[in-house]
Parts: sequence; structure tokens; C-alpha cells
Amino acid sequence: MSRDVASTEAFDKAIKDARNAVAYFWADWSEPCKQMDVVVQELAKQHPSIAFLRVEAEQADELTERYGVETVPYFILFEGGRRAGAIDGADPAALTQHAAAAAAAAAAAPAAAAAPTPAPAPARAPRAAGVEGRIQDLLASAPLLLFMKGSKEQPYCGFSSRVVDALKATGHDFQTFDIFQDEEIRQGLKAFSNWPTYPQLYLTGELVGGCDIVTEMAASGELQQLLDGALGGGARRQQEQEQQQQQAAPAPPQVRGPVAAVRVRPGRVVVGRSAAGVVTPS
Ligand SMILES: N[C@@H](CCC(=O)N[C@@H](CS)C(=O)NCC(=O)O)C(=O)O
Repeated sequence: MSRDVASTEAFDKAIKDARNAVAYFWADWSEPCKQMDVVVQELAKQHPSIAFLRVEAEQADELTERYGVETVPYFILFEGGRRAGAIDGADPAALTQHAAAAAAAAAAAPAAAAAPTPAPAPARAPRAAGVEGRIQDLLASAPLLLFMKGSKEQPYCGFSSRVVDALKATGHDFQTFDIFQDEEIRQGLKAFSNWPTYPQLYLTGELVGGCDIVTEMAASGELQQLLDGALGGGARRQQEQEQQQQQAAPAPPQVRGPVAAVRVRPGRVVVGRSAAGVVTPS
């Protein structure tokens, strides 16, 4: 189970006591946090050697200031009581890979001094057996792949339908896989990615998110940017965006202050990179 930590003292003690800890900064109004809650609970069950500490960002000014937390969800990774990295945004794959690597390192050297060591580069087996292998093959089969209920032409649920519409609007080509046709993949992918629902969108083999995340990214323009960057075809759209920005009124200057006075912003979903690229050493 994860632990809710409300005070700086309790936080510091928990970090000191744990060989490996993950501090999860969250906010109750953040949809991506709701999804990452599910991922965190699952990882906490799988890896009891790691202390998962939930910190409500807006109630923990001292900690958010200390660690410079300005977005949620935000994860700080601790090894041997020291900050070893961070994951900015809802990135189940990066968090899962970090947890697996940290738990494996702890299991390999249980009695070793708790000196901070960088997590080994995450490595998925080249081709696993069983359903995991099938999932790897599927993920390698298309750069942009939507696991959904039904098809592009005939989605069988509103969540899937909304993601199809968002993807069509980007102009990028994408493939779909109907999970109703394959119960093994339907259940196996949930475990593989620690993501309990459909639709699930994957870009170059990395989970982008479900309906809430993808539609939020579509509304903010982040989806277009992400796909253009990863799949090409971005130059023209970038030009259009720049033109639009020039026409738009200049944004008011941002006043930076203590996090207590600034609402923590919703985090970004980070995908299309290896976990090593996402987990930023600090
Ligand atoms: N909040 C989710 C909504 C998706 C959802 O709740 N999907 C459910 C019902 S369509 C689901 O996939 N349940 C598991 C299953 O049917 O296997 C999202 O953002 O994607």
C-alpha cells in the first residue's frame, strides 16, 4: 500500500527509513492523478520494498518548495535517502520501469549499504513468451496504435470513440486493435502497462494514456505537437501555430512565487522516449 504523508517531518523520516522511496505529489482536481493513483497502488502492492509516499501538493508547501514541484502528478525518486531522479507527468511506463529496476536492485543487494546507485537502464526482454510477447509484437507493429473497443469505423464505447476523433483530427495515420476480439490481449495489456481500462493509446511502443489524458492533450494542442514530433509532418503545423501565436494577444507576465500562492498545474504526459530519458537525474 502507498502511504499518505501530511507533514514534512513524517516525509523526512519515511525517506530516511526507506532504501527506495517514491514521493508522489498529487492534487484531487487532477484527472491524470486519478489514473496514476491506480498505477501507484498497483506498484506499491507489487514492490513492498519501495516506500510509495503520497503527498497532496497543495497541502505541503514546504515540500513542494523544497523540491520545486510545480506540476502534478510529479514523482521524486529516492535512493538511500537521496533524490535520484524525477518523473514529471503521468507516465505509467516510466514509473513502472523505475519501480521494477529499484526493486530488482534492492533484491540483488539487500544488505548493501544504502548508498545511492543509479537505477539500471530498463530493459524489456527482446521477445517474451506468451501474451507479453504478443503484446510486444503488436506494439512494434505500428508507431501509433490504439487498443480500443470496436474499430475506427465503429467504436463500441464513447471513450474509444473520443480518442478516435482526437487522433483523426491530428491528421496522423494510426492503427487500431479491437480488444473485444482477443480476451488474452484485453487482460494481458492491462497488466503489462499497469493501466486498467481501455482505450489505451501507444506511440512508438510507449503508453500515452487513456481517453481522459488523450482528449486533454488534444484540447491543449499537446497531442498534435507530440505526434508531429514523433511521426514527422510537424513543420507545416508548427508554422501555423507560430502564426496563430503571433496573432494572439500577448500572455500576461507570469508571477513566480512560493508554490503556496500558485496553484500546482496539471502535469504533462511524457511519452515517446525511453524511461531513461524520462527519469531525469537531479
Ligand atoms: N477514465 C478512463 C475511461 C475508460 C474506461 O473507464 N474504460 C472502461 C469501460 S469502457 C474499461 O475499459 N474497463 C475495463 C475493460 O472493459 O476491460 C479513460 O480515460 O480512458
